This record gives sequence, structure tokens and C-alpha cells, in this order.
Amino acid sequence: MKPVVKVENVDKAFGSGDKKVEILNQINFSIEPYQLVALRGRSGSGKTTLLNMIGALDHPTAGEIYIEGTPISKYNEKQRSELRRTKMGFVFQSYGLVPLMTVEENIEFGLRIAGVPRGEWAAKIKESVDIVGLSKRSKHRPYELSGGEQQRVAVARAIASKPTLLLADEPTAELDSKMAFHIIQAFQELVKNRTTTIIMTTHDPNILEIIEHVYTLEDRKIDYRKKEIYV
Ligand SMILES: Nc1ncnc2c1ncn2[C@@H]1O[C@H](COP(=O)(O)OP(=O)(O)OP(=O)(O)O)[C@@H](O)[C@H]1O
Repeated sequence: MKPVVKVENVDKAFGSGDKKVEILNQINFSIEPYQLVALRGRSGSGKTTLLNMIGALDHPTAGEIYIEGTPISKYNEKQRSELRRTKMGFVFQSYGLVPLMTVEENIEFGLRIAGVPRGEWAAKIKESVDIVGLSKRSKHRPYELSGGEQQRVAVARAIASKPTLLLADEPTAELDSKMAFHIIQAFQELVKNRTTTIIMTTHDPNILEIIEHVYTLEDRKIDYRKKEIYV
């Protein structure tokens, strides 16, 4: 099976001339299908930058990123947006919920964009809302929810379409430890059922403890560690 993600000799710098800041230098790694991967590193180490490049939202300065074997650097904006829409789910720090839509409608909107057939929406909305424990809140609008609840809606929306690749930036940052574990368990189920490959960033040592594949960004380089997990 091809890796879902292959990052090859990737450099990333922002700015130019005197203001040039090199964030990532010669990054290489591959992620096999149905892995749950954690990306850790100090604030400013480039975790979000790397997720953005894997998610075709930003371009490497050098090197190549392959999604399911296809190099994406030559994709035009339309192809990149198609790739994101059909294969990827995103949980980013701003959540990106539509304020005037209820929880259900926000998830439905995500399903529509991902091209999921209409007949599957109701079941997928129910399933994803149940997974994040928000069944009782599904008719509420984002502004009626706490920060952690909004984050769970973003998770539900991202997993509802069962994307090939889920990219999640600090998806448990706003959650208490019980709910954070619950979300990670849901991620582990998606991986175990061979539904999705997940890359998430986290600072939380308790979560890093239970994730098998951990990548660390430090001094512009990446380091990989596979752990034995006993659960
Ligand atoms: N568009 C941009 N222009 C200039 N510099 C940027 C840009 N985006 C990110 N950076 C810089 O790149 C570095 C890495 O940022 P990034 O957001 O990837 O870090 P991070 O590891 O995700 O941090 P955190 O844990 O705080 O979210 C930071 O120093 C940041 O200021």
C-alpha cells in the first residue's frame, strides 16, 4: 500500500532577504494508511506550517509532498481545493464554523462540500454528533456553545465524511482531560476501522503517552518515535 502522506526533502522559509526565517529544513517522513500520528514540538517549531503544507493550504519552499503517491506541488489551485474537499478533513484552531448554522447544519454543510450523497447525511450527522457527545446540542448555534463544545463540533464536522486524511491542529486544546481522551479514543476507532489516517498536533503529555506514532519537530528537523502502547 502507498503511504497516505510522503514528505520528501521539504524546506520551508517565510519572508525573504534579511527577513527570511527558515522554519523547516530537509524534512523527510512517510505515513502509512490508518495510522494515528501525533506531531509535537515547541510553540513556533512549525507544526501548523507542516500541517498546512500536507493539507495543500501552503507550499514548501523546496521538496515535494505526495498524497497517496501523487506529488501535489504541480497541482493548480483548483486541483488542490478538489483534493482537500474530497480526501481531507480539517480541525483547525479557528474551527471555521458558520455562525448562523446549527451544529447539524454545520456538519451537513461539510458533507455537502465533501460530495457525500444526500441520502447519507442524516446518518452521518447523527453518528458524528454522538461520537463527540453533542447529541443534546445539535440544534444549537456555535455562539450558544462553549469553546470546547465548538471544538467538538469542528471535530464532528471533520470526521463525518470519513475523509482519507484528517488533519487536526490541537483538536483537544479546549477540552478537559476526560473529553480529550474521549476524542482520542474516537480517533483511534477511526484508525482501527481502517476509515481514516489522522495527523494531529498536541502539547498534551497524557495524550502523547497513548499515541503510537509520535513525530517531534525541533531545530527545523523532524524526529520519529514508535512506542509500544499497552491499552
Ligand atoms: N505566514 C507566515 N509568515 C511569516 N511567518 C510565519 C507565517 N506562518 C508562520 N510563521 C512563523 O513560522 C513559525 C512556525 O509557526 P507555526 O504556527 O507552524 O508553529 P507551531 O509549531 O504550530 O506553533 P504553536 O504550537 O504555537 O501553534 C513561527 O515562528 C511563525 O511566526
